[in-house]
Amino acid sequence: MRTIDELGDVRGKRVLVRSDLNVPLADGVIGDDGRIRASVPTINELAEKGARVIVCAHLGRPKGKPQPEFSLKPVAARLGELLGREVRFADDTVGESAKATAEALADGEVALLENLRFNAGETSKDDAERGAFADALAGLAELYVGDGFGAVHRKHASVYDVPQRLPHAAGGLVAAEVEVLKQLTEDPKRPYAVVLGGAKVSDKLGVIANLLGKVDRLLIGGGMAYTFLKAQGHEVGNSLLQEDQLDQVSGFLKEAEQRGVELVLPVDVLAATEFAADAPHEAVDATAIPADREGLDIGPRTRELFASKLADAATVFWNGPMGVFEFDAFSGGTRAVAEALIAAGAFTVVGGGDSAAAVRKLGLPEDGFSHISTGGGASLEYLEGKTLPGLAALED
Ligand SMILES: Nc1ncnc2c1ncn2[C@@H]1O[C@H](COP(=O)(O)OP(=O)(O)OP(=O)(O)O)[C@@H](O)[C@H]1O
Ligand SMILES: O=C(O)[C@H](O)COP(=O)(O)O
Repeated sequence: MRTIDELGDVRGKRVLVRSDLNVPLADGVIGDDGRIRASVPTINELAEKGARVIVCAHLGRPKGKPQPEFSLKPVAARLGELLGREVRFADDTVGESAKATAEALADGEVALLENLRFNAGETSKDDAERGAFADALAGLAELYVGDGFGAVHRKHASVYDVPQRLPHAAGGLVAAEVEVLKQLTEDPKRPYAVVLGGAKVSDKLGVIANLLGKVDRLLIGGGMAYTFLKAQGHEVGNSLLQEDQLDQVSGFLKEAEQRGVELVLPVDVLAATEFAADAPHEAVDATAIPADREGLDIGPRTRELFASKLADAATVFWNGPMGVFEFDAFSGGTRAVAEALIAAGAFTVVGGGDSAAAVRKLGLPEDGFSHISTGGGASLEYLEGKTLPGLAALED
């Protein structure tokens, strides 16, 4: 992938930068600005080189038409604060406002376009519809920089089609993320452990299938652990369960054994009476979850077990919280895993929007990890060994 330096002199040129500014937002208030902060260096680098920077990004899934609650306007304000320079906001994507804003930019100035997903062409599966939107976006600029790592797994107009229409380069964030993920896939130092959690097994089936051939230890916690416990024949009460994945998960259990991969499941869980922040709960054996209870976090013995499996690891990738960390009473397992990673002194990579947000919410030091990825789905699909459209387009 070409670097920004290889684009030549950018002074006076209009550069379209695709960032991932998809942050949690409620009533106009940004919950976690990690992705905005991660996007700042590339935008600043271009502005300092005298480029006229047009940033574009998506927020949420507004389904192809403007929806005020998904406006990027609050993000423009935060981006401006973090950049320490004014960010002009265009209130459409390729319409009159976008064109006028792009034309009015002086050297070193920055603008942000409205949410790309307000236009159906951005996410369309129809090549012609996506292409038409990409033509219009590309028409705003002379150069393209792909820096939205969190969205590179999407075959969307701004990610995949625009770089085929403009001279392009990878921004520093995309380059750094790929460098780290390469270290995980090409020749990881061993023992190599992966910790998976979060809610949906189905999202992570592909990555588990691929990792079984590569890792020494696979630790499974969070909501997805219950489908594994059930596949082993245990009752899981009202815990999260993906019945339709049981066969595949049973297959993983067998395959792990055949390959000599240590697959580590919770030995105890915090079983609660209901899904609520103040739900009464107690630690119970993972093999004896009462029928009327649901597991909302890994228990104390599991925390110790997981920490012991991570203590001597040389490489660790972690995706997905160990429990419902949004509720304080069920955040202890996630904290314990994060602290074990910080203590391990290994090459540690955190991937996944929720895991990264959990690290910050729990007040843990971000520099305690080797890398915190801005990509959830993107980092998982990279580890699955899939071709990511947004990276392939930059390589051309
Ligand atoms: N035992 C559990 N029961 C129910 N929900 C759980 C449990 N453990 C974790 N969760 C929930 O899983 C959610 C995160 O799952 P997800 O798979 O989306 O994680 P992620 O991969 O880190 O994030 P992202 O998909 O945003 O990148 C959290 O909201 C958390 O509350
Ligand atoms: O949050 C993410 O993982 C990225 O911003 C991509 O968003 P999406 O899953 O809505 O495409």
